[in-house]
Formats: sequence, structure tokens, C-alpha cells
Amino acid sequence: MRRAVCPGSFDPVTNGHLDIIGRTAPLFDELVVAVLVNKSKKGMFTLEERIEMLAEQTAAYPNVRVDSFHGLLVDYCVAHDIRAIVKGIRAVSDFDYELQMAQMNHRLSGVDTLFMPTGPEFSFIASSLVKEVATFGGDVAHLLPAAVHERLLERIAEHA
Ligand SMILES: Cc1cn(CCC(=O)O)c2ccccc12
Repeated sequence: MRRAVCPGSFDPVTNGHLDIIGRTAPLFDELVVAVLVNKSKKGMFTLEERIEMLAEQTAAYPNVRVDSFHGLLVDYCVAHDIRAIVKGIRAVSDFDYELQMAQMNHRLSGVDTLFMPTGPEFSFIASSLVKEVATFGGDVAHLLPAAVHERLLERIAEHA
């Protein structure tokens, strides 16, 4: 069973994430989309909400499952017999840090990292920027699945 993991915060899942997930899923027997639990960083959405949105948006892929992890990603990989980490690369600026992480993760565990370039139309999409623009009233509808966009607007309205 060839398994891979796509890790992230997914706060919230964007069309850029789904671009990579949708292109990666057919390449493996199983793809785990793993949400990082970061106690020190309060996100806009709870862990449960992020998992729920991801599960909804990846329901069409039979071999994709959503999970969460805390601590080292490679420990999660070893515990779940995952041999590859798949990272979406949006721009050269992503690569420096991702290369360092990939080399460290391989050194720690033998788990390799595969880099997948995002489609050019998604290069500028980061969850943090989408949230900031939306908070100031910018239109981000085309960057998110409709259901996620709706939840984002609701959450912003709650905090207004
Ligand atoms: C482009 C891209 C960034 N990330 C991590 C951003 C985050 O931590 O949410 C991804 C996770 C899965 C698939 C694609 C991506």
C-alpha cells in the first residue's frame, strides 16, 4: 500500500490546497491530508472545523482521508507506514524552507518529500492572506470552495 501525506494547517482549506490534493490522490493508493495541531497558534477555525471542511471538499476522492497530528510529521509518517510527504510549492520563496525540512525529515526518518508545483493561478493563495483580505472586505470567493467561503464570511461577521 503506497501511502502519502499532505500536511498543513488548512485554516481554511483553499483552492490551492485542493489543486495539489486532487493531483496527488491518483498517484498513491492512499493520501492522508493531515492537519497540524498547533496549540500555541489559535487559528480562525477550530481543528474540528478544519477537518470537517477538508473532509467535505475531498469526499469525491475515495482514497483520500483526513486526519490530524501533533509533534513531528515524520513520527506520524512512521506510525502510519507513510513513505512520502507531498508538498505544494507556490513560488521559489517556498522552496528554501521546504528543502531544509525535506532534508531534515529524510535524515530523521528516511521519509522522502515530493514537491509539486501549484498551478500558476494558485501561486498567490495562502490561507493567511485570504483571511486578511476577507477581513478587510476583499472578495476572495474565487480562491475558496463556495462552502468554505461562506463559513469564512460567517466567522468574520461573528468577530466584527
Ligand atoms: C500550496 C500548499 C501549501 N500548503 C501548506 C499550507 C498550510 O499549512 O495550510 C499546502 C498543503 C497541502 C496542499 C498544498 C499546499
